[in-house]
Amino acid sequence: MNPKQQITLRAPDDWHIHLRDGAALARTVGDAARQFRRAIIMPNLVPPVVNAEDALAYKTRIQAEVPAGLQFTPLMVIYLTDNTTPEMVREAQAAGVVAAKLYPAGATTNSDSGVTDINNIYPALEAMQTCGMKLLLHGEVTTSDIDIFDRERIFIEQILGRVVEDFPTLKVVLEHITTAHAAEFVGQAREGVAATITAHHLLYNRNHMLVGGIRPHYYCLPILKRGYHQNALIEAATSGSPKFFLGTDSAPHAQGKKETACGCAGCYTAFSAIELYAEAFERAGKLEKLEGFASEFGPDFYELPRNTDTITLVREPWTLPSGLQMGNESLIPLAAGETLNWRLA
Ligand SMILES: NC(=O)N[C@@H](CC(=O)O)C(=O)O
Ligand SMILES: [Zn+2]
Ligand SMILES: [Zn+2]
Repeated sequence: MNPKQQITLRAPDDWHIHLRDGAALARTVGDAARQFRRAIIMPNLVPPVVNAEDALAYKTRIQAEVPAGLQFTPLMVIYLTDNTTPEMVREAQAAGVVAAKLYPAGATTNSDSGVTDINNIYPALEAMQTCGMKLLLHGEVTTSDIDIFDRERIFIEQILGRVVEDFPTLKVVLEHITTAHAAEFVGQAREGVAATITAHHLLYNRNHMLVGGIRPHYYCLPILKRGYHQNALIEAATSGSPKFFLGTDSAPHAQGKKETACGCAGCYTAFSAIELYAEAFERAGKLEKLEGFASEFGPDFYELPRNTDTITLVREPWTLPSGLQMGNESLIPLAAGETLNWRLA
């Protein structure tokens, strides 16, 4: 039987993306808006987006960069710090902010202002639970004695389990999961606990990053794990469970900040996101599960309407550019120069 030549999906959304600010926005917003109708915008700017006012101002800067003729709605998030008050949460919620993000201090790019002890945000979490604001987590512990490959598992054991129990009706998304432990935890957690999965964690494992030379463009946090974990993520994403949905974690770092002695963490996937996911789902023989993951389970979790228009992917092999322009810097997309089977029509 011939493989499918084209697939039509309900239009997808991205439930975790980094757009940055200033000159980067023309690139990042344009790419995101060509791929998705809505996106959850990460607040890890420098300084971070910590309250309603910051979020609304940032939203306006993003909207100004949406290319003419495209529909794109940024869904805003505030960044939790040790000083986030219940009042700030309520104000943000009233201003249309949909979620607050927990970055353990020091866990990842631009997390210096993050939370130093989960107990510091218990009053904020209480307010979030009451007003229905979602909690998004970068789920890694940061203590220096914990191995980088174990940081997600230990975070789940030490912190996430407790938060999910202490706030039984708080809606929680464990972002960009990378391990079998995370997939299992979320799969069997109470209602209202979900996870996003990136395209790169479905397509790659740590061998891709480290065998035959070190490839900085595959370096992101949480770091790629072994193939066993990659397989568990593929299993979760293609299972049809509404607890797992699309979040690219696309994060632009200029070429010079990646290809250097101490390179930044983050992969730029916004340019070809849905095509990368289609590749991963096809390899798993589960293309028919892509629509739920990309276009249905996310809005359902966030209690937003599903998009009503569609996109079409055609089987038309194409080669990703070797580089992109971001302001006056060069940006290397993930899988630069590689060929993808599916192309967004
Ligand atoms: N994923 C990454 O490696 N980097 C993200 C931050 C994050 O999501 O942890 C970034 O902002 O660059
Ligand atoms: Zn993160
Ligand atoms: Zn991220």
